[in-house]
Amino acid sequence: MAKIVVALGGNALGKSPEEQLNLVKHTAKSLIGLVAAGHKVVISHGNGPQVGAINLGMNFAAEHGQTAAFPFPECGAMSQGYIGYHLQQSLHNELHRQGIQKDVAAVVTQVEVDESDPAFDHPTKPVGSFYSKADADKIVAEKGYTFVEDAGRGYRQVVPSPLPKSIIEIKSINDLIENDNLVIAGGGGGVPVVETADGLKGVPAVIDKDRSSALLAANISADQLIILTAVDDVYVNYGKPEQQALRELSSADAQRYIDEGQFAPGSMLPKIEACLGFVASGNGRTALITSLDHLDDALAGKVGTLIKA
Ligand SMILES: Nc1ncnc2c1ncn2[C@@H]1O[C@H](COP(=O)(O)OP(=O)(O)O)[C@@H](O)[C@H]1O
Ligand SMILES: NC(=O)OP(=O)(O)O
Repeated sequence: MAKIVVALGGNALGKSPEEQLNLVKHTAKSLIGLVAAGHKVVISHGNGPQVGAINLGMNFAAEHGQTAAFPFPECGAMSQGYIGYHLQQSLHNELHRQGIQKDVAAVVTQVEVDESDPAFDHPTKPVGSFYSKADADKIVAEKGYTFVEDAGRGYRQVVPSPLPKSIIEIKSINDLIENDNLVIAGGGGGVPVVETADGLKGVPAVIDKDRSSALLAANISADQLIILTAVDDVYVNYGKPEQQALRELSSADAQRYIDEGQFAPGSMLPKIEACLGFVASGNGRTALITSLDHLDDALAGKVGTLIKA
């Protein structure tokens, strides 16, 4: 029996509630397959597209006098509730279908970051939809947001992405896991908070969920970190005719590829860095990167990139 943290990518969760629910329902089958095989599974997820959409909607309503302004950390918390709800429901239904008695709990999670993290001055985390260059330029002129090109998929708004320092609700998360619950935690990388004289306070940023998931996995002494995204494998020369899937990746080779710039910042690079941090944090720990719909094949060793120390 292994303890496994499975992180679901925000971009891999589709573009609408309907699409997301269908994708989550499908993935729930593989996740409950892991539970049925006797593994302890903890689930985390991204929120880039979702928190961007929520923020856009809330800003629009506020600009039109329909609601009060909703700050960015509150939008992050809403994204945890929205995605956590789909996961909770799909996992509950799949457990029921497979005749497994287990409760599912999604924990709204705060993650502490450093107020003086240099990331606050250099936004890098893509959120929201993908835009053409012309549309992105128009929004930049109107709103002053920062946009970047995201891994050949179009232009996206970027927000600061400070490093996660500690998970505030880690004790509750651990208690729930030890009491045999199926736990969803660290959604969207966690709502970023800083410690102030008055206690914790939310800050406008999006923590990379791969980095938070690696921290969560290390904190709960997990054996494996599985990152589910939109690609079956990690590639060298990604997107070029000569691209090649990496089926097994040592830390040394991964570092060499990082130095060559093989992994795009803001997408594949943080995943690789999070995996390297996790496999280095304890003996025998491994990480696996594959797509949301190929988890079973990846566990059978047919696809996916397995990362070892
Ligand atoms: N070397 C690479 N190998 C595979 N995918 C890559 C690589 N470099 C960049 N990517 C891109 O990274 C994406 C995964 O990152 P992202 O979309 O941010 O993930 P998430 O699913 O967590 O939201 C892939 O779908 C792909 O478009
Ligand atoms: N918070 C976060 O890392 O989200 P994505 O998985 O959507 O990038």
